[in-house]
Amino acid sequence: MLAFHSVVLYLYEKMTGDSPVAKRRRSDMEGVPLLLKILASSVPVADKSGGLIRDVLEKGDLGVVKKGWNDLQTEADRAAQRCIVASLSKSFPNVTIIGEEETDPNEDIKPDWVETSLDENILKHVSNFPEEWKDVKDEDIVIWVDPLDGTAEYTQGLLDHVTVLIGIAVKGKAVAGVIHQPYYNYKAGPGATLGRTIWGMVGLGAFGYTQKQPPKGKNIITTTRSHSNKVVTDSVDACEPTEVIRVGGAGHKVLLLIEGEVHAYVFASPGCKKWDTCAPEAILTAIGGKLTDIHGSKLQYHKEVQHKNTAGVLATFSVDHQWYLDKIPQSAKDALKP
Ligand SMILES: Nc1ncnc2c1ncn2[C@@H]1O[C@H](COP(=O)(O)O)[C@@H](O)[C@H]1OP(=O)(O)O
Ligand SMILES: [Mg+2]
Ligand SMILES: [Mg+2]
Ligand SMILES: [Mg+2]
Repeated sequence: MLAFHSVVLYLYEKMTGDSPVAKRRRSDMEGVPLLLKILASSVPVADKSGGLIRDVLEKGDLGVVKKGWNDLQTEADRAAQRCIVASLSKSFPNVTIIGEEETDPNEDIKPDWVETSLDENILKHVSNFPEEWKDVKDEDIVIWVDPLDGTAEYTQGLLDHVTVLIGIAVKGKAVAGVIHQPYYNYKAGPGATLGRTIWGMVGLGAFGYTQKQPPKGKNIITTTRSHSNKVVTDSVDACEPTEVIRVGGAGHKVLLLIEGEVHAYVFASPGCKKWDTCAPEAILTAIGGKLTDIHGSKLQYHKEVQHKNTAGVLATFSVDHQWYLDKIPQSAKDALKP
């Protein structure tokens, strides 16, 4: 009898593209703010794309394409982008989604790459959801997707530098985001459970990590390891670091900030794009940190904005952001205009 019932449900779903269960879930969703649904959807989507990134490396054929000078794309970047864009556009067809990689919008996506589930723990925040975002509409939102941040490091086996970034901007401001780290814990050896997901929203806070203050009496600065030049290093040096940590990925460097490993992330270069900074900025802002350009101006994330962060990136948490802005040399500020 149960088997017959399951077959009927299966056939119903096949014929209508829907199911009574899915319908019931959607009616339960009435009254849940759109932004919370997007966030609750982005977490399982980021987790799934992290699995695809691990699969590509395990199979060993990275399919590297050179997009430009010092700028690579792999099959993992492409697969993760397809998964994220197909999944979020299925669940939120009227929201603008801008991803780093150019993939064919008409290509067939494997059905099991389309993830439409919602994270129940995130949905619970309907009870303390910030008033400010309750009436946000499809047209107010842009989702910025970096399917694999830290591609250079991925190809070199520096796997904990890799993150998946899904940033949600509202009326041009970074408001919510997900940073998934697919190889978190990989140094624990074979059999260790890999991956973790950090998410946050301005007005709600950030979750999925342990917040720490950076050590007192030091000034540890993180910056690029694979996209450096003289302006980048001069700007780091001008901030009087006691130690410099050169690692890959904008997402990874913001994780170092929020976990108290570093005091500031200084990158006086136009290399980072909106998809690199949107999710990290939202999470950092949600806990009281700051991410600006090197002039101290806020970054913009509306859909017509130029993709490059032409005036660089400065991010801090629990230190005086202005102190670092004042230290950045005038020559760097002259070279990097908004
Ligand atoms: N010159 C550049 N060309 C292309 N991407 C860059 C450049 N500089 C930075 N990025 C992007 O910003 C991220 C942070 O920079 P870095 O790792 O050098 O600190 C990089 O991982 C890369 O993102 P992605 O790996 O997604 O292409
Ligand atoms: Mg790239
Ligand atoms: Mg990136
Ligand atoms: Mg990328």
